[in-house]
Amino acid sequence: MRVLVFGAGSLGSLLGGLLARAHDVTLVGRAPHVERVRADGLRITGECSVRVEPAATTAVPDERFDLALVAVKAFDTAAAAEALGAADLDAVLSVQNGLDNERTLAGALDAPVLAGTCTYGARLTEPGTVECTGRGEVALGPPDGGESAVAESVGGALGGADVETTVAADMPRRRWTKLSVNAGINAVTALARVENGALVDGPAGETARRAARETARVARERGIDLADGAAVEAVERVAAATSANRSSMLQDVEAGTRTEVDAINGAVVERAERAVPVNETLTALVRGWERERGSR
Ligand SMILES: NC(=O)c1ccc[n+]([C@@H]2O[C@H](COP(=O)([O-])OP(=O)(O)OC[C@H]3O[C@@H](n4cnc5c(N)ncnc54)[C@H](O)[C@@H]3O)[C@@H](O)[C@H]2O)c1
Ligand SMILES: CC(C)(CO)[C@@H](O)C(=O)[O-]
Repeated sequence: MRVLVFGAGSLGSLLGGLLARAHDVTLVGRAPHVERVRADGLRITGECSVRVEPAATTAVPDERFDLALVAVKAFDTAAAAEALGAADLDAVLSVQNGLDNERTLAGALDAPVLAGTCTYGARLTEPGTVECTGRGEVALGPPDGGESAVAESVGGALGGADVETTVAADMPRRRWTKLSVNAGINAVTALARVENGALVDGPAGETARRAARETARVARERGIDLADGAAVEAVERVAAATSANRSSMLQDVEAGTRTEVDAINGAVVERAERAVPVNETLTALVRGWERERGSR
């Protein structure tokens, strides 16, 4: 299978590197990472240790690919969709956090777009090297649910490269469950400057649970069967399982870079039929920080 990975940063390099064990992979990213991969190959360290030699470039090749895997931050998805128009794609899979990525990609590209949730942890430690900070799984399927031959084919390709993969017919529920987790964990840990584990039994945990409950309520308003208890259980389970992690949003805040709050808590606020005060507050506070930092 010919795979194009658009957004060869942390997660894109990890998944692209794992896929390169079994497929013809081209990473699209930025210098100096791309230059190092071209010169010395890509090293994966941590929970998965391997060295591979995928192709790497800074621009989408005008070629045909069986799959484009999209792994840019949510705020770069529109630009990614435009850039991917240069290639001839049979399928697109987003493994990003946030709720709007698939719709943005589908609006710009003719290929079928699959939704994906990813619980692998990845961190680019230096150009040419990505650390797998935690094994997880990729769940993928049609964004609106159901089964599809494309999902089965893409799932088979990922599984064939020993990427833990689930082809799922319930991606709407999975996406909203992941959104509940991110709405609960990311902004709270970023603003409190704490690792995920601080939410397990610390005072900030109740804010995380409230944000998750609000998210589940909005999901139900939109016909998704997601109970408050299930959303809270997911936040608590993930916070415990990733207790030593600094969430991606905390890492963004510590780096002084733009966060994905618009696609996470902002997406909940945008879709809510009734007030979601915790998500509204978290969104406003993170946006306020971004504005003062000049990162939005
Ligand atoms: N890192 C993880 O452990 C992890 C886990 C689950 C989900 N995610 C999600 O995956 C997505 C990516 O996260 P990440 O941590 O890999 O972010 P990242 O910033 O490390 O990687 C994104 C990469 O895309 C590149 N990029 C953006 N626009 C580009 C363009 N036009 N051309 C070329 N390169 C471009 C950036 O330079 C960057 O290197 C996010 O939505 C994140 O929430 C990440
Ligand atoms: C699950 C998660 C919150 C763990 O840190 C991750 O999606 C993140 O950091 O964005």
